[in-house]
Amino acid sequence: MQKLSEADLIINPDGSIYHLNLLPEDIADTVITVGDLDRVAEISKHFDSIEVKKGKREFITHTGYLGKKRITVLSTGIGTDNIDIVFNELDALVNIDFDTREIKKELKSLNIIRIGTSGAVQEDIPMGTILASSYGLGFDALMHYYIHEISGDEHSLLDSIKSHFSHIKNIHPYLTAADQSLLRTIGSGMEQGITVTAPGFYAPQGRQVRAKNAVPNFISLLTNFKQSNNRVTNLEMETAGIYALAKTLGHKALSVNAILASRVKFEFSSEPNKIVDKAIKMVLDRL
Ligand SMILES: O=P(O)(O)O[C@H]1O[C@H](CO)[C@@H](O)[C@H]1O
Ligand SMILES: O=c1cc[nH]c(=O)[nH]1
Repeated sequence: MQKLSEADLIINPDGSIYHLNLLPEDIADTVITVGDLDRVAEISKHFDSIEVKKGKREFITHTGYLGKKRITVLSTGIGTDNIDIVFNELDALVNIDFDTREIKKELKSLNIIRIGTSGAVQEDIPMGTILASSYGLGFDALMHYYIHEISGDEHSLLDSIKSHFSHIKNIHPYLTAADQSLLRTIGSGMEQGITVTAPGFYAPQGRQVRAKNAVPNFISLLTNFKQSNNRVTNLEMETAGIYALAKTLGHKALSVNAILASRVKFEFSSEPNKIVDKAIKMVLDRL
């Protein structure tokens, strides 16, 4: 088997992976990702014990036990450019032999759950809702750099989406479904829908402060998309990259969104931490 070069797979002198600063034994088979590095401790404070606390840049990791279940919680920072780093490095930690630099014969599949914040684009989804993303729809460019296979169902939904947004120049969306077993278990009873992953927080999510938006009525375009039971429910900045890269690398992923904003009612929560706590407790209870 071909050895990965020192420039392709960068291992630090202490044997840890380049950005995450983690050793293969530092991560559990269940990984919770969060954008905000302060949220890592908000989750690990529920653990019965913590065995690993490491970090570098925005990538903070705590691994510990909740009862008998070993769980890693890891911050990604904001955006799918960071998801590229985190998911390739998490996969390398479990599926590449760091001594030989070769891909292992037996590949491991991680269960990865994002707990993040988000804004809703449907009137009947109020602030405080906890929503599981049935699909991640990427308006960013990450997956245009990977060979990414999609199913017939994903194809037909993506075709309808492309035609709905066809008049917006330079948008080439990609779409991936949530892992169905995680959606059925952890996402059970939660609001569900298509999550749009934007390559920014302001104009790419239809916000206008001082710089003028090139895409008028972006939020109503999202609100009005419909294909059978599928509709766009919310906007954030990582889910599509997580779903697509997880699937490409053979991992299972679910994105759970704490809805802090209603973009159709022009509201933002005054108690965001309470909503995030609710999402954390719901996920930990179901693991
Ligand atoms: O709260 P997190 O997990 O960071 O998620 C959301 O919040 C950030 C923007 O404020 C983006 O990362 C978006 O995806
Ligand atoms: O509106 C929102 C709220 C949280 N995070 C986002 O990316 N958008």
